[in-house]
Amino acid sequence: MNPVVLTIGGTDSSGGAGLHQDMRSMQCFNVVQRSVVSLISAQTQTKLLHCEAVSDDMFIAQLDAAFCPEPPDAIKLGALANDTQVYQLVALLNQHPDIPVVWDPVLSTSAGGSLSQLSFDGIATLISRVTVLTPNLPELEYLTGFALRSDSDELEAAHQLLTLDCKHVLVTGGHRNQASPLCDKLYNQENTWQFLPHSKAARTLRGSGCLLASAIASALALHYDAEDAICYAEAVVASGFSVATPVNDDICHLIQSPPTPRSVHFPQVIKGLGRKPSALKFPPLRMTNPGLYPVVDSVEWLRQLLPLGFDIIQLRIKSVSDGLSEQIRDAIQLAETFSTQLFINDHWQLAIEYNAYGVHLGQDDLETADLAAIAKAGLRLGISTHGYAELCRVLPLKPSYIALGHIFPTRTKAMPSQPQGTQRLADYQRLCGEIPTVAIGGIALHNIDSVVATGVSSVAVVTAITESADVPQAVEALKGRIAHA
Ligand SMILES: Cc1ncc(COP(=O)(O)OP(=O)(O)O)c(N)n1
Ligand SMILES: Cc1nc(C(=O)O)sc1CCOP(=O)(O)O
Ligand SMILES: [Mg+2]
Repeated sequence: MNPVVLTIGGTDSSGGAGLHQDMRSMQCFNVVQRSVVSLISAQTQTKLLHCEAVSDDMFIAQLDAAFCPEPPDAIKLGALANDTQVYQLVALLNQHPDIPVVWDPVLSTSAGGSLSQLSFDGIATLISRVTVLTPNLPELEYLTGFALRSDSDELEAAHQLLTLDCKHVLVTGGHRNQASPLCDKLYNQENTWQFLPHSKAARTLRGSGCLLASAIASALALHYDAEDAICYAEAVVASGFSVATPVNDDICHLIQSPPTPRSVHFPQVIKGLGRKPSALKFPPLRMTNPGLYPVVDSVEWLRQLLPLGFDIIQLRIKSVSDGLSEQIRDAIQLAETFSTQLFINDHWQLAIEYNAYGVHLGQDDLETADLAAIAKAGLRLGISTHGYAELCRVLPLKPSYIALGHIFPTRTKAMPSQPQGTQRLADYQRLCGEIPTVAIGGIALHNIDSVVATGVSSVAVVTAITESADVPQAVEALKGRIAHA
């Protein structure tokens, strides 16, 4: 069944913002749309003429109806007229703590004029139940009372909102000044992410805040994690704007379902507050469709597996022992004798020292490893990803391959992210374009066909080989499934 997304906000008689815009965005995600009208506004594209809140009884009656027969899977909030609406809504939401809520804190309209009469207690009460808050810079200033003069002011203001218990603050960049690039910044307790959209229009035109917030709610309803939901939502909105009908310089109507977003629509993603990665060059794989990719934790395993014939293999030693350096040296020599592309997991300095074929790094390693040194030494680089945000973060690096995980539940490693499944794997695979891809996580004989069908270049496995009763037979069976795809 398609997920249900509820939007709560005001009508805009010009059609350029509010519930109309929300619905246009939600229709791009194939979700069931429900709506609750909080206020009715008479607006032209440039002027707010009149605005009235719906009655308290009407508001609560709509809310009750919108939670019937089952509660929505995600909620997008726009303009709420007054504190009574906030308290009624939060009382209901507190009975459904798992529903993600996105609030685009529209307090005034871009057509000019105030829509909301919320007290600071009302605002704080609502924020405490919000999953993703999407203020632009003026809204962030209003909500926090900060005068935002620098990036560090913005960081401090966003963290002040996080202390009110919302999970993520996405400061949208449509109002950044000329000196600062158009960029949406996501703040949560763990990290900061920057999303650099490809389309300026998608951030600056009237109603674009409504579109983005509704798209994020729709992606959350589809169970994407917050940073992936934002990345995907930005791509869908950018794709929408690429086929939208311009009305004038400020207004552009999404009047049709946009095509599936392509790589050009996805934002560039930077983790942390750093700058864009500088251009590095990693050599390509010698064998670009390497098929079955065993990931093993000892030279003994390499000795057992290499004679069975592999184009690619990985040494993944997680417990550092005395002989680490020798094991890596021996593994590299051994793999060379079989002309197998050996990747060393984690230990990039030793990989450089012994001139390994390649290095495999995780997302956290990207903050500490010297990528320039790896590139300069001529080593190939493989990088792990677990969703849209991480993928868009590493695509500009053009690594030698991109790993896409974890596809199915795995016992081998405790994963902080959720299994991606093969539908998303197919989407990520398309996004990687010419860069070879490796699927990993929970893949075995019973599910490998659905993985191979996505067109990935390689399938990495640990336990499907290491825990099999008959290793050569397991290898042959897995290879057979890849060869016959
Ligand atoms: C092919 C492949 N894909 C993903 C991983 C995971 O790497 P990483 O995120 O660095 O985690 P650890 O393996 O170090 O636990 C991998 N090793 N290989
Ligand atoms: C080491 C590893 N990395 C993953 C990722 O998604 O990054 S999943 C994984 C474990 C793969 O083991 P198995 O084939 O036994 O499920
Ligand atoms: Mg690693």
